[in-house]
Amino acid sequence: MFTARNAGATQVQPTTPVPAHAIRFTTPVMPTPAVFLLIRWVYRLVRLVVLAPLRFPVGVSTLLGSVVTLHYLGWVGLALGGVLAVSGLGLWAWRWPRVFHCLVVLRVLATWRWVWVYRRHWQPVLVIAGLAESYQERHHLPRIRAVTCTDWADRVRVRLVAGTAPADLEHRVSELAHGFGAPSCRVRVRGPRDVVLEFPRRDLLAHPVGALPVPDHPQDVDLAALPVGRCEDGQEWRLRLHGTHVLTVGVTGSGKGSVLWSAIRAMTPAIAHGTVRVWAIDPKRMELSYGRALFARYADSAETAVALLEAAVGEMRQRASRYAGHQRVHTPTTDDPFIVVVLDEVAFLSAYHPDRDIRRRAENAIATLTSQGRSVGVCVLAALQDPRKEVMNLRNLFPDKIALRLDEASQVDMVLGEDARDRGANAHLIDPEVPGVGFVRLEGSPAPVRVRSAYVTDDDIATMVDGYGRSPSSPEEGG
Ligand SMILES: Nc1ncnc2c1ncn2[C@@H]1O[C@H](COP(=O)(O)OP(=O)(O)OP(=O)(O)O)[C@@H](O)[C@H]1O
Repeated sequence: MFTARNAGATQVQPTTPVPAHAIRFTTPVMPTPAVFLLIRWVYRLVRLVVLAPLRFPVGVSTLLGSVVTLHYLGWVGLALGGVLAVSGLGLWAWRWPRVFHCLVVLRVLATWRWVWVYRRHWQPVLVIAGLAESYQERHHLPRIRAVTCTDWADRVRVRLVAGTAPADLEHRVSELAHGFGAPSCRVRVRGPRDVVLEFPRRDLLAHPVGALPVPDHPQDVDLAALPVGRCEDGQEWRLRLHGTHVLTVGVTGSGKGSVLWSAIRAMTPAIAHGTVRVWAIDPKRMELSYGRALFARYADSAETAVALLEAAVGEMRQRASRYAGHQRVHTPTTDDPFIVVVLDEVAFLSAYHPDRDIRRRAENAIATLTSQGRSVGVCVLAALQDPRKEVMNLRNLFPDKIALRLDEASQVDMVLGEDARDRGANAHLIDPEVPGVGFVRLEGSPAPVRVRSAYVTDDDIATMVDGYGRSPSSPEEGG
């Protein structure tokens, strides 16, 4: 025993505690016979060949056509065919550019992006992002079903691993966006285990959007869908005012004024016609005073602002008692116009004003208007810098909210609702160089959408006042 080479190496003191091990069962690892691997490869090859004409009809028919031409007409015939095909495509692109763009350019781009970006990086990005699921010592990844391209984004349709949820992807949108070199990523759910990841290729909101055209006639003003800017996909951003209340939140310089002015601009013919009346409250005396002639009422001090709000409550109550039992929906007319109370920096009245009585009266009036004004044609369109509860405890009375650039990540969910940040609404990361950019939830979609409000300049406001404002001699309502 003492002559053994490793004597003592395994000696254990009798008093050393022996660690308790639970019995662990592991799946035995057995090498797969080569014949099975071969059968699998052959099966994959056959499947690729059989499905290729369905998956890549254009590519396969071009290849077949080239082979047949080469066989019967030789190299000269093939070159001639190539020249003819390219000329045909050129003619198509010149004559019908939009159709060519959709049917050829975007499809070729989608194939390229599928192979070069998503297929190539799919596994490493998803594994590192923590989206690979392990089961019986094997990795399972969501599978790419298709890649399509629009003018501004790639859409990757994905089949989820059974037992996972779209929320797993929603919590990793940052990792996915950086992983695939996109500025952002959004998750849209199509059905069970069927989701689409949207990766913008370029930012359509990088440049300011000029003031949008004023509608020609009052009848063209759709109070349920006022054009106020552009969405990230290039579509018009339309804002509902009739039947709701809207709160725009953003730090100073984030562009709240452009949201207010774009909404007012979209209503100007109806304002001139008298079917819409704007009652403006402008504590800073800088934002709205320039367009004063467009407003039926205007207030710029705390006392007059509270009086204006209480007058709106009075009008609302009077309408409610007139409508009771006769009418359930408000239709704007010159006798019963749609009243929009535009309230810049609402916290000035509800939180910052030193007079407690003013704060209490303002809060009561705003709460009454936002909770009861909807159905009688009174809307509050307010702007706010700080969404925290201690500053604005009425924010939940506004059904529609717009989050422009915010100070802190936690404020995103305060404004847009609980899961907004997880769904990619990174309002706290908006570049200060792009004022007017923000996130909204559009009707019918839980996913927040990135938007940019149109920028209404002082000259635009002056033109609106000249064309649609009250003449200087006509007094303000109640003034
Ligand atoms: N939609 C927009 N597009 C481009 N530039 C904009 C837009 N909105 C605002 N700006 C620019 O940003 C500046 C600040 O905008 P604005 O005064 O509307 O911000 P705000 O959020 O109302 O700030 P504050 O709370 O201090 O009044 C404007 O002077 C203008 O130059």
